[in-house]
Amino acid sequence: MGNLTLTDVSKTYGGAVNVLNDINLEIEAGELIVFVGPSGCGKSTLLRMIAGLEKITGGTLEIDGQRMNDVPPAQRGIAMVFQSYALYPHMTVRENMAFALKLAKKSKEEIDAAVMDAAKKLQLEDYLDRLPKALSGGQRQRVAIGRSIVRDPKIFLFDEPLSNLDAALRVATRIEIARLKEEMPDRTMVYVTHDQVEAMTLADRIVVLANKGIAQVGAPLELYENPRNEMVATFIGSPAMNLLPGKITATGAETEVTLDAGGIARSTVETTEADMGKTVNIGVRPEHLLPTEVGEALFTGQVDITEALGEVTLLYFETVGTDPALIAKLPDMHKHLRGKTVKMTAAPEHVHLFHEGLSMRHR
Ligand SMILES: Nc1ncnc2c1ncn2[C@@H]1O[C@H](COP(=O)(O)OP(=O)(O)OP(=O)(O)O)[C@@H](O)[C@H]1O
Repeated sequence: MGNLTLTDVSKTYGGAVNVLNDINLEIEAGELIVFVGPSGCGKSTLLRMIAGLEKITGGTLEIDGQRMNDVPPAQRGIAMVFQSYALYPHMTVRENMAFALKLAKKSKEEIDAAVMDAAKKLQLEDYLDRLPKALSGGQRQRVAIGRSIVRDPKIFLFDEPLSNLDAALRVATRIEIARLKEEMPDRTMVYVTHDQVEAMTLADRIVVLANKGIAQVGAPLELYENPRNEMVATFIGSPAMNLLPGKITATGAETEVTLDAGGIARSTVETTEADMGKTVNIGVRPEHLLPTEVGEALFTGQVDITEALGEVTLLYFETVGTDPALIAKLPDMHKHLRGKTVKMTAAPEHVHLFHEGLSMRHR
């Protein structure tokens, strides 16, 4: 087990600073849920309330149907892994991992078995007698995770566990976490991150937090393909989805939008006559913008900057006058377009429509 139910959960710090309201969320045992959202939106606060490190000021938190609001952290069946791994420097890896079990007065056999099992899961068997200072950052974070595994919690909470690691270690440790999840399929994991790739690759479902509440919950690709509003559309995906203002000038199975900058967009989002003339933003992901020589264009712009990333090149169209600049992500052969004026288009199935911030969905 390890079901988490949040009902109308809210948080106000010091009776004055309201940071979260009406959080309703059902997390099933065995799910890996990732919280994302702009800085300061309350991701850590929500995680810390689940852990019991922060008081819940409104609503209820249940674990497996039991109200947890006033249950101390140690009795919630939860383990938390932090960004700073905080290992005991004078203890070996084995001692660090065994510490909580020793405090709990478990038998030596039980402790040894739990430590060996965690070390195997995290590929730390060869490092058990080393001190933390003789480990890489990634290995230290694995020891910190190991320390939580030995306690056999129902629920793991991760607060940006990889953010102190360099790029290569981040990838390696992310893959470790994905593997760990496979090995412990019945354990619930709740994970806070700023990293798009971590969110997209690890999550069963992503929870996007914004404006003190939940902006959208869904499987990573569901959020990517059908964002409910402009906030989610521009938050999920990197670089962010491009937005261009315009007005609906033809409705039906294919909607036509005449853009303020003069271009024409066609979208397979279906509209009705009642939508005629509505002010909308069209949204197109950078990877769906394509250069074209003939036909209608969404916009024509000069490529101010190109960033060649190896497999792809990013083109920045700063002269189109939008803020932020429009960005296209094209295969690498397009780096020669720097300084050129290019007509850009997108297939209708990749053109999203947002009316007053909310998405008009592909049907
Ligand atoms: N102890 C506190 N007292 C008052 N306000 C607080 C306290 N802790 C956090 N806050 C405020 O609550 C809001 C949410 O903070 P929180 O750390 O949960 O956000 P976050 O989404 O995790 O941010 P980040 O992505 O930057 O880590 C912020 O505006 C923060 O300033």
